[in-house]
Amino acid sequence: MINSYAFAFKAIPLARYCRLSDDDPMDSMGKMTVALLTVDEMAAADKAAIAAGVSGLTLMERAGRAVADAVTRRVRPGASVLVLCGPGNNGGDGFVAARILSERGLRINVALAGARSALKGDAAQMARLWPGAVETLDAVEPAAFDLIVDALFGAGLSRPLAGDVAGIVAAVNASDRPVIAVDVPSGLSGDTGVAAGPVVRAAETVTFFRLKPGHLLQPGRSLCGVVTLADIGITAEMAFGGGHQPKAFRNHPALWRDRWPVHGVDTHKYQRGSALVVAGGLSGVGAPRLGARAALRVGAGLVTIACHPEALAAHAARGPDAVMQRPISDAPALSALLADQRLSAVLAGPALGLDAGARDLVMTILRAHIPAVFDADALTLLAVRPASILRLCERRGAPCVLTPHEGEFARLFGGQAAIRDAPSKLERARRAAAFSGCIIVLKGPDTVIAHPDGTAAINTTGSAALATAGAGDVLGGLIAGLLAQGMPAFEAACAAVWLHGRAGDALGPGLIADDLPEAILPVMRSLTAGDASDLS
Ligand SMILES: NC(=O)C1=CN([C@@H]2O[C@H](COP(=O)(O)OP(=O)(O)OC[C@H]3O[C@@H](n4cnc5c(N)ncnc54)[C@H](O)[C@@H]3O)[C@@H](O)[C@H]2O)[C@H](O)CC1
Ligand SMILES: [K+]
Repeated sequence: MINSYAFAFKAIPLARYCRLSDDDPMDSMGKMTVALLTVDEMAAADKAAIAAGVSGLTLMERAGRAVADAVTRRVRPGASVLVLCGPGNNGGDGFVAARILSERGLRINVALAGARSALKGDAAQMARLWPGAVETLDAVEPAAFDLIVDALFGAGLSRPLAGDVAGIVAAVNASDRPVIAVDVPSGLSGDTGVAAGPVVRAAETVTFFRLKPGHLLQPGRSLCGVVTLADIGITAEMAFGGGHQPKAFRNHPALWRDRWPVHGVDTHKYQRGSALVVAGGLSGVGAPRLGARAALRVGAGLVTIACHPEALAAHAARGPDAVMQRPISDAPALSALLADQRLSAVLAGPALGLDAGARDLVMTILRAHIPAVFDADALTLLAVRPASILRLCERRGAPCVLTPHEGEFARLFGGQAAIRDAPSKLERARRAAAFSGCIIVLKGPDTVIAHPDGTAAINTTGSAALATAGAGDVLGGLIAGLLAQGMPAFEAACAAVWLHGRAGDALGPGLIADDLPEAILPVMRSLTAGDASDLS
């Protein structure tokens, strides 16, 4: 049963919510707009803002106000709201929200984890501004309220929730009342998107300045509900002006649109790139054709399917005519084909087969100095000798993109404990990229694209509708088609994953992979029209 993770991130043009100041190093849709900051990077941004003259109290007041605005959008006047405050600054945000909501006429109860006297710094100051009573966690019943604000723990979470906080979290989740979480749902790691113990299930999460990886990685993405990003006065200049460059991003055209292939008016088809899809025999004709069509649709000038002679007629009969087919009976025949200097990318995998002949074809491609995408059967064959992927791209002298789902990833990298046991999907993909030297596209409802240098993007387009036969073949073809046109491998993989998800979103539930290649076209037009405002 596929878990249907509907990613409820509000499609808000980030520029509106980030409102980067005019002197930001990037334009309002620039790469820094979609940077993801770890808990530590966010704390550093916090410090940089304070050093730039924005006081911690001001940050907390703005954070609390953003939370109050989110609550006000959700409840009717006079509603009752329970604000659960923790012992730190997450709780401080909660006290600010409580005060503002009370001034707006809502009926507010505040319950605090720990003693009020134990509060320190800005949180203590904001608690003093709260005029009402402060109850203990065991004195409140979440089900008695219209809405709950979870301001227990945020970036300071350091261990699984236990004791009375675990008890109140269980009562909150059992109450089925809407929860607005401050920064992150309590119990969730902002870095990994994983909860080591009890965790709040929120309808909405209000976070500040930039998203964290945990807002986009599952199950964090589902636990957060709709993620609202509030501008609390930290600017990109403050956070990044000192030279710190984030390494994680939300996958977005701002990351790769400036590397999108551009072809001059006098371009001929070979200049638009020539991609080869290496397929198997009659057992699988549809899969390589899906990949080939996708490569054509994304702009490759020429796409050829190299298949076993027994499948030639079947391919020729299936069309479209723009896809050529060539028979290859063995590895030497493929070698000869790969020697054609006009070839600019190869896709190996869809319905390639798993026999010795297929293995020889994959080894032949490994030895060729041509950008390559290894998918499906090709990954299974590579996993037979995992050592063959160590520094694979360095040895080939050409970029490789591996597109494993979790099962294929486990077979490829399961023997590497540092990769297998990494703390998050983001780190597993990064470490696999560093190990293999390849671009890793670790697929799933929260696909991660990772570069060997640690740069990574988490994708937010698409849905469970894409968990359908052939969708992976289309993605492989999109990547190969962009590689063939000369797009750098990391950007090509990010763009393909984003397009693939967007096309799936456009087709909606019940989509079939056959419709995906054509569904790419309107999405591409919105990109190349340069109208970024509706892209988010
Ligand atoms: N970074 C920013 O721009 C802003 C952040 N704000 C808010 O501040 C919190 C982070 O606050 P912090 O005090 O560092 O930590 P928490 O409030 O999340 O945690 C409090 C405290 O709790 C202890 N603790 C940790 N784990 C547990 C546990 N499982 N059980 C019990 N106690 C635990 C630990 O000692 C923590 O220090 C951030 O999330 C924002 O909401 C600013 O208000 C706005 C700007
Ligand atoms: K929280």
